Amino acid sequence: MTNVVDFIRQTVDRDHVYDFMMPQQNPMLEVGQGFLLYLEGISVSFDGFKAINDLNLYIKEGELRCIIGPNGAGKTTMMDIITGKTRPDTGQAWFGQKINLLEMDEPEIAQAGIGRKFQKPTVFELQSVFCNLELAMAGDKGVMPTLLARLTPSQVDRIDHVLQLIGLVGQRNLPAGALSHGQKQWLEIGMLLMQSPKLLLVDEPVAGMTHQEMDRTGELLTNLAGEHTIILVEHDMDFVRSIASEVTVLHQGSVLAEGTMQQVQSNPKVVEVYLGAEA
Ligand SMILES: Nc1ncnc2c1ncn2[C@@H]1O[C@H](COP(=O)(O)OP(=O)(O)OP(=O)(O)O)[C@@H](O)[C@H]1O
Repeated sequence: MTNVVDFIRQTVDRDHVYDFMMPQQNPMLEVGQGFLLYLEGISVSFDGFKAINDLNLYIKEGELRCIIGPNGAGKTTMMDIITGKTRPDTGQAWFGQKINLLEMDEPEIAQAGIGRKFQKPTVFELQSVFCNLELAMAGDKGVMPTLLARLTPSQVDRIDHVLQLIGLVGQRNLPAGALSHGQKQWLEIGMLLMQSPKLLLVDEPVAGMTHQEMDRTGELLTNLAGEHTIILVEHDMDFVRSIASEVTVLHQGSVLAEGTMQQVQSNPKVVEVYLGAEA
């Protein structure tokens, strides 16, 4: 595949610059003084079992919010509702003040500026790190049109900027398959960034990482917060502590507690249902 792509790139005129290669900010996204994400009274049942039960969650622009909770608390289901994969039975879900997430399907929600990173990295192993970012910049416009399109200097700068953010400048031309597990996770975060999402949903990024990789992931996420808003679902409490951000504890589909890690880990209800001996 790599050879074919290289051959096509060398033989085809890549002078055409396609507009679709530049991500656009959704003009509907108005945050004002309010919340970037507003979930209220959300409930969803599966076969009579309430996986999400009258959930309220308010996320401010630029926040890095950690969502913790025991297995089955509803963390994944909550993310599925935000991204349009699961439709709730009741409640409201707004992105900014004007975008009603419950009236949109998954591609529309992604297009509106919500990116999701699943636990397992899914990068194009045979393509270079640079090429993975290039493909991600074009979204779902197709591999071939993207590879045949010529990059403008500002697009190359954007990719180089993301390479710096994710700490993979030295691996720019390596096939993604040659990266370590942690590096693949950073590349996938970089691929999300190429779409310029306002809100990033990140699911357990540090599972399987070395301590050093975990530290760098913490730095990456804290650096991204501010310009981006991040919701991080995480089971690793040491990692959550190291990030020192606002924490929401989910239990039985509802918010059990919110606050700093120090506040929630001294909350007796949280200790009882989740942290237990670990706190
Ligand atoms: N499609 C589905 N059909 C039936 N039950 C479901 C479905 N999706 C989730 N559930 C149930 O809803 C509850 C919440 O699941 P969810 O995966 O959201 O929890 P979680 O907090 O992400 O758990 P974990 O930390 O183990 O990933 C669980 O009891 C789960 O079995």
